[in-house]
Amino acid sequence: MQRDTLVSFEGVVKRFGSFVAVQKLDFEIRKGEFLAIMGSSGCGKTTTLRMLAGLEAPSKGVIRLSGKPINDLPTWSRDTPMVWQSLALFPFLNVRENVEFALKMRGVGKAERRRRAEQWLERMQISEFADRNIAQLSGGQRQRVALARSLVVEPEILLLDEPLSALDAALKVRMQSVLKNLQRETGITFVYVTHSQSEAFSMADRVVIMSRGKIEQIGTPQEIYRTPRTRFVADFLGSSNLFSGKVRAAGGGLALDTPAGELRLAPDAGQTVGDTATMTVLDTKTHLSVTVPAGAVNVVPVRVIGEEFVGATATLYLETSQGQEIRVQKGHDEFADLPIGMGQNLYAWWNPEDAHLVAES
Ligand SMILES: Nc1ncnc2c1ncn2[C@@H]1O[C@H](COP(=O)(O)OP(=O)(O)OP(=O)(O)O)[C@@H](O)[C@H]1O
Repeated sequence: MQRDTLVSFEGVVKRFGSFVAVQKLDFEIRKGEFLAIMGSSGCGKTTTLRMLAGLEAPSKGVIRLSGKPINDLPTWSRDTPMVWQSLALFPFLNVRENVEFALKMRGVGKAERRRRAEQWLERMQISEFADRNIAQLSGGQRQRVALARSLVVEPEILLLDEPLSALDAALKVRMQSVLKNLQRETGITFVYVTHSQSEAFSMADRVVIMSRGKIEQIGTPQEIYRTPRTRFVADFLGSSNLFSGKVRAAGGGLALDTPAGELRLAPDAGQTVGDTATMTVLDTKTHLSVTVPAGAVNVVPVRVIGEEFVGATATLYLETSQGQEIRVQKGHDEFADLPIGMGQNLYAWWNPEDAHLVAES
């Protein structure tokens, strides 16, 4: 266990009847970090959060909080205060009363309650709505009230389950920076469940990627984006081109024999002849040219099948002669000198050091 570990999941399994929702989770949450748990619907994110909150008991394994097992310990009898951010605000209380509510339940006196609530209303920039009913607030304002209500009790850990899913795109982006700043300023550990890559990657210090009840990868957003560890992660993020094939000897080294052609492996790839392997290269690290570039070793003939321009970024969609789709993403200007009309034949290529192998998971 690391020195700054606040929570550890050790071999945690959760079954509902014979269905295994979470298979053997082993990971740690560090004190003061913003940890996002990300994955597609049904992968076990919420179940993981609910076990941490004490709302579900693990079927196997141990969850420790500040070193102590908490498997069967309800939230209120733990030493480390933890709050589940709920968006279900009380409609019969006004904004200030909603924020004061948890303090009242904890027996905090009226004057102190008022003082602390006012502080949080101000911090979340909702003081002017203090006397309003919840029904009279916008989605973003409700979010701020929900955050103030959770944080006014000064928890050490805040658990958030898809808190932004109901907001429109622009508000989502604004709330992401509110959340990130808040977490940084307060130093409270945030555990944030989401299926959205942009939310996880823009806010979290570390991301846990789950699939079918197990962890595929844990790392900083940069680590995961640059070096997805498994085929699932690379596919899920959708920013890599993937090529699978059998390893064979070629030119004094090793190559991957893929339907798109022969691709060279780095000498330290750790593979042996006869293995099946998958190579990934980011769409931003895949280049295009009209002729085969001198000295290039990983070159795939492709045909333009589509393009997409979003802001300053252009994505070209290409197809190999076997029908495999490849994406190349660049700034607009970088495509300026290339003929990129539909059906144009080009060569996709990349530097061997920009590619790496992934596990089949
Ligand atoms: N109480 C329960 N009884 C039976 N099965 C359950 C129960 N709770 C969750 N599951 C199942 O466990 C799996 C994981 O559910 P969970 O809610 O953790 O997924 P999730 O990743 O949070 O998904 P989503 O993003 O859709 O909320 C799902 O297949 C779900 O149907």
